[in-house]
Amino acid sequence: MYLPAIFPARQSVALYHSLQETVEWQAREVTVMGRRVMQPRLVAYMADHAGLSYTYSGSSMAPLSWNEPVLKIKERVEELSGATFNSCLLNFYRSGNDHLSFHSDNESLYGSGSYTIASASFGSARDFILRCNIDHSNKVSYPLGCGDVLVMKGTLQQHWMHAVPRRKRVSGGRISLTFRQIVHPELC
Ligand SMILES: O=C(O)CCC(=O)C(=O)O
Ligand SMILES: [Fe+2]
Repeated sequence: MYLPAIFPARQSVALYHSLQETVEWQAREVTVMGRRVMQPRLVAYMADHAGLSYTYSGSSMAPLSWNEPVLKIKERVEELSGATFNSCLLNFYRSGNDHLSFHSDNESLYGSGSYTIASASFGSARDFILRCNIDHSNKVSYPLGCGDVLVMKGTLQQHWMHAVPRRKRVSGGRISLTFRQIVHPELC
């Protein structure tokens, strides 16, 4: 479910700047095919409490506590999606060169079957591509712009992957917040 311009333009620009300044962004090393490489974007992770850590690509992130702009965005995204969220992964794509490869957010800590992950985007627009697992030619692209919300529901993570590919012509930065609900904290 693609919901463009949920946050008004001026508020979205203000949110972009306040997120850029108030979030403790990290440059992280991850393991990709046995090699340690820098992730091609900055990240941060926030959650309700310290027990909800996040592990991916061979390393674990302790959660930061929620800050004001993120909480404000979370409330609006919860209202729109009808879901509640106890954690959020934040990505800062510094330019069109920063990107995110195809993956699905199907870790078992979110439950099995049906669950909701919702994102909000600020800053420069970037294409968000959904690709069907059994037919890679079946793709859907959303040009996620400043103030847009995207809600991924149901069993989408089991059947589709998503990515934010490199875009040479984009010079500005983009910040996305992906909200999730961890239902099995014992798996963290
Ligand atoms: O930046 C985006 O819109 C996507 C982020 C994402 O897929 C993730 O954090 O898992
Ligand atoms: Fe994702």
